[in-house]
Amino acid sequence: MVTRRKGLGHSLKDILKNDLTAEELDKFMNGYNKTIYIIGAGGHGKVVADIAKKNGYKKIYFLDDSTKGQLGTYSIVGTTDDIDEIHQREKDADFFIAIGNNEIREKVFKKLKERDIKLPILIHPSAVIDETVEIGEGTVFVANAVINAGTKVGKNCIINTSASVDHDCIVEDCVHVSPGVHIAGGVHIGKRTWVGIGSSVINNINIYDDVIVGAGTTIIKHIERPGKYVGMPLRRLDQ
Ligand SMILES: CC(=O)SCCNC(=O)CCNC(=O)[C@H](O)C(C)(C)COP(=O)(O)OP(=O)(O)OC[C@H]1O[C@@H](n2cnc3c(N)ncnc32)[C@H](O)[C@@H]1OP(=O)(O)O
Repeated sequence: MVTRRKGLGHSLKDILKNDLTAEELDKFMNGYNKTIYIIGAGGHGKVVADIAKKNGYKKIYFLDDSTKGQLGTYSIVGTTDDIDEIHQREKDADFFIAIGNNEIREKVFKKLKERDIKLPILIHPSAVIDETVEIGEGTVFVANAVINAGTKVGKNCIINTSASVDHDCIVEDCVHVSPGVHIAGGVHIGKRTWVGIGSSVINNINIYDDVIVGAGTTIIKHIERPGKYVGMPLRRLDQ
């Protein structure tokens, strides 16, 4: 875990006012010349590219194992088999995984970590993240995400559009909190869990690893086993 850092959405005015710490200034300046290879040229990839751009990345390329050519204005320049060559060639380039599926995202994350590649944290400038929040590498906060005091968000997570994670929560690695989800205080979300769009979780709930919470579900009890859960009262689909 690293302590929360600001996104690179600072302005020249901030620099001239001397409003940035040395560390922030360094990140800002580095970001301005940096290249990022985004793995996963799908819809989420487009969203991540926009955030990377807003975080100051100048050169943005995609890698994808099944799609070639272009993603909008961005070039898809290779596959995950090219990671080693790119890493050797461009030591300063960053990699970021923009794959919605938690298991596949975790697999690619492990591949990068086996090569000792450190991933950045991407934060949309409109996200509101308390300064006490701890964030793991490779995690993205999409527009209007709100994360409150004392929360820890693990590595390789997606905190999607307008999702809120309130105070003192623990979000483990490789979790996806979908758009419009609201998670109350003191909630624990296990590894690789996917909280579906528009769901709510009341305070002090534990949700196990590898859980899928269906769209629009309200969770009022602990979920103690992996599986797909929907409805009110909550039922498990895959048993
Ligand atoms: C930026 C982005 O796009 S991020 C992506 C956001 N997307 C999401 O959050 C999608 C979340 N996915 C869902 O909610 C899915 O419906 C899942 C994963 C829960 C279930 O998908 P499947 O396994 O394909 O289930 P399937 O569609 O076959 O439905 C099985 C049963 O569950 C019911 N069901 C499925 N989802 C839900 C739900 N969210 N709430 C209530 N009931 C549901 C179905 O009506 C069906 O009921 P029946 O057996 O009585 O007819």
